[in-house]
Amino acid sequence: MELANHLNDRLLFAVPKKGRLYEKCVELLRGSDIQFRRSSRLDIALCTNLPLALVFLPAADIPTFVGEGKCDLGITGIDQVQESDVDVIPLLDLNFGKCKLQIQVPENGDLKEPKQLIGKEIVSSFTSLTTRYFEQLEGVKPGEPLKTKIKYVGGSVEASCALGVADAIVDLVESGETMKAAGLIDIETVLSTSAYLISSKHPQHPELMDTIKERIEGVLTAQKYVLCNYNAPRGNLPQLLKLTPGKRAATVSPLDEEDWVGVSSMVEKKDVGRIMDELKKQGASDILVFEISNCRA
Ligand SMILES: Nc1ncnc2c1ncn2[C@@H]1O[C@H](COP(=O)(O)OP(=O)(O)OP(=O)(O)O)[C@@H](O)[C@H]1O
Ligand SMILES: O=P(O)(O)OC[C@H]1O[C@H](OP(=O)(O)OP(=O)(O)O)[C@H](O)[C@@H]1O
Repeated sequence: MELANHLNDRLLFAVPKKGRLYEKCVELLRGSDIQFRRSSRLDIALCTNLPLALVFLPAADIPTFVGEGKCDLGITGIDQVQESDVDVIPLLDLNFGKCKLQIQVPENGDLKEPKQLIGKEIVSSFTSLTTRYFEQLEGVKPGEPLKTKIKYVGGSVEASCALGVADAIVDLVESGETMKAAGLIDIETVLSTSAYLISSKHPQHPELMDTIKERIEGVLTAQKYVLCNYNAPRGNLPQLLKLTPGKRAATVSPLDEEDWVGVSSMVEKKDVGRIMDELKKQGASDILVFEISNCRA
């Protein structure tokens, strides 16, 4: 009861309570300076520095809570959003929780392509997405009866073929280790997914929601870029700035040495090795690269 009173006027932000997305979500919240202490027995944590409360929920339930407007914001896989078929706004691709929802069959069996599964038994935790896929494959209208039988299980889906309850499964694959260990191979990708920041279509706290979105965007940008500083003769700038154009533009400052400049520019982390090699070849020296801990673009 006391906690319920504390929730008044707070933006509710739904995040996965456990599982594959949990650690990354907490890291993202910490990086966004959303401060909270989660008590082990409670699935609600009041934020200590913003009028916000985190609601820890199963990843699969988050689209419903956000879609019904109970929570203004949520983080979950876009697979869960499409499975729930709710009306939410996907605000940001968070670049983690990347995997594929795939049709898998026993590696030593006769089933080689999806069409052979028509009329067979399929087990999945994603029965809506699987149904929509087979409706298309069978050429029937949404909601019309299917020849294919689709059954729900909540976890350990990969065991279904070995246990004789399914001819094929539709399950998530990242490294492929689970699929391989279960003696399965994939024959089709139904969906590629990653974690998203999602919002309600009718948020109760739109201003704070925008602030949170900007903070998270800042953390994502900081993760993607590094800051590259170097010195160079002014005459080499045209070639050098092609390599380091910056996000908006590079900062070029005069050095206390005639005809030399210092350049500061954000570059994508994934390219930094190649860019440093090229900068050196084009006459740059004293090249330094710094991690960005946070930013607001
Ligand atoms: N192997 C994986 N690699 C990357 N992302 C994944 C993986 N498995 C699941 N996900 C993502 O995480 C979401 C939640 O899946 P997860 O298996 O963690 O669910 P859960 O049932 O809530 O947790 P648990 O498995 O602990 O019961 C999925 O909908 C998907 O978006
Ligand atoms: O391709 P991989 O890297 O092996 O990952 C795939 C597995 O990860 C997920 O399950 P998880 O391990 O989260 O547990 P669950 O089966 O209880 O959902 C998913 O359901 C697969 O089983």
